Amino acid sequence: MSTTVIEVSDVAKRFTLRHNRSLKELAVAAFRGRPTGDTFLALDGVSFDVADGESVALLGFNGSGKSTLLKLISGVLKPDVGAIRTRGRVAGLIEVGAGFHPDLTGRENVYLNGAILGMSEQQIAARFDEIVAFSEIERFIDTEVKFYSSGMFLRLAFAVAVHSDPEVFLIDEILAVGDEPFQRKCIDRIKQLKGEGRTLVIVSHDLDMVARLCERGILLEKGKMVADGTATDLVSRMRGEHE
Ligand SMILES: Nc1ncnc2c1ncn2[C@@H]1O[C@H](COP(=O)(O)OP(=O)(O)OP(=O)(O)O)[C@@H](O)[C@H]1O
Repeated sequence: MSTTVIEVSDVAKRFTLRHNRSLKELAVAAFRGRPTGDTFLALDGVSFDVADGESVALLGFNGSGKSTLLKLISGVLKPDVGAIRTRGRVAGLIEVGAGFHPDLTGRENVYLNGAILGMSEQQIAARFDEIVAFSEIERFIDTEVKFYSSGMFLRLAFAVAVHSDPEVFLIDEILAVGDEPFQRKCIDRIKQLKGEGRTLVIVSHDLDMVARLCERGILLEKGKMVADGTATDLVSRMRGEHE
């Protein structure tokens, strides 16, 4: 029997779009009884379960709500309506540099980020050399990360995340900033995690890549879930709609 590791129940997320930039403009708008901003429903009534060991692609065109959904699953954002439950250690690679402190060195950030991902200091120390070797940024490990390029950030963030032994691995678009050899290395590592039975949730516009990596797809359209099926079927459907 499979265990549910992610449970998304009737989730909605609303954002406020502000049109008035300054405090003075906001005060004037409020005084005149004009709206200070309108709200926008980025996700609406989304429900699905993910079982242990499944690999799921969140699919949809720009602005359909994929990244918002991934952030809700990771716990970075909270839903306005509904609930999200996860089981086991969740490691997310959601925004390049998130969870990194700019004034700390790469080395210090490995410890900081590892702790955020739930590793003990001893576990991080034991895996430190492996993490740095995977990132291939040995020379810069004692440089403050504010001097890192976005690719270097990604390398270190991915290396820490995969070495944190996650049960659930969330990956957003960001692989795109890595160069091709590193992307290939990350994809091999993701396949290895999948082979070990870890649960994956991936957002990417590289449809061929996600169709290869994921068995299941969830298709979002303007914040609503419109299909739940095999990733290959949903990718064909998306391509069909835009031919
Ligand atoms: N913090 C925020 N404040 C206001 N609006 C937001 C915020 N985050 C996301 N949105 C809006 O929510 C909608 C969904 O965004 P989201 O990033 O989840 O889409 P996406 O499917 O990942 O898009 P893309 O393919 O372009 O990355 C967009 O219209 C976006 O402008």
